[in-house]
Amino acid sequence: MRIDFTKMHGLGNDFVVLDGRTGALPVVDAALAAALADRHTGIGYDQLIVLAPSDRGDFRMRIFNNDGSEVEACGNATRAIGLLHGRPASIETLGGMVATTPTDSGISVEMGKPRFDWNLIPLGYPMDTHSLPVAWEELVNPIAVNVGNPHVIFFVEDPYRIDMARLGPLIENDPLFPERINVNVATVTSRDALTLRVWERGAGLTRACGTGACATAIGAMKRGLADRKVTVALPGGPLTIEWREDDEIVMTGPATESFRGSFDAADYGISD
Ligand SMILES: N[C@@H](CCC[C@H](N)C(=O)O)C(=O)O
Repeated sequence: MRIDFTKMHGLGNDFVVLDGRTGALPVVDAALAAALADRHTGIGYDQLIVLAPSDRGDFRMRIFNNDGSEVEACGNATRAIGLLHGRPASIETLGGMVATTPTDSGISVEMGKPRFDWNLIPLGYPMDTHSLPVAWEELVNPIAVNVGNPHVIFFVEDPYRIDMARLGPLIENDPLFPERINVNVATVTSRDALTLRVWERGAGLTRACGTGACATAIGAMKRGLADRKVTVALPGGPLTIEWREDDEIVMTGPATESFRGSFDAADYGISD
């Protein structure tokens, strides 16, 4: 059996999409997600996206990191799926309902509302999430927010001077974060512009992280450092993030289809 896929990316954060909205797909589990993710022996991606029918929205989107873990949200992939769908869509995810709309400036996504309670991030124990009393070397007093998935944000002088390859995994796997965490380091360059690098939970350093951009923008706004609409510059390019008065986070930016292909299910241990 051959399985069709679409390779896509949002600002260089890349995905393979398996579209089960109308036809049946094989069971996708952590082992298959990790095997397909291998850039040498599989297809390669930061995240695997599996689309399925939904009772609550137009369809359901499952998200797997390249280490095989299934997670709640992915901003860049949501824009990519918005592009694939070609018209407005309401999408069920583990992190809640999200809504995509094609616009002149890219795909716009209503990502949901931010959560700041320590148990909703989640943290391992009660703590002030506005300024966690913790430090990993020069990374100190982060703000934590859940935007469908968990993020911790450090405001620093220059994100490009932080050794993310070393500090990222230390923080991601710290026992303070029972479900691990996405690690953001950012600079506020003006009230409407931020610079950001992200060590993603389960995927490592990526060129862009949409939920990271949302979480960091919200963190800067919550601390009074930024206005309610900002541009977030990631290594792969910029995203626009707005925190509307009704508490909804709206992310707008590009998405691209790279190519389509298929793989032989038997090569990954899937029998007909
Ligand atoms: N690349 C994504 C986030 C993907 C999930 C994340 N690594 C997690 O484990 O929560 C984005 O664009 O938001």
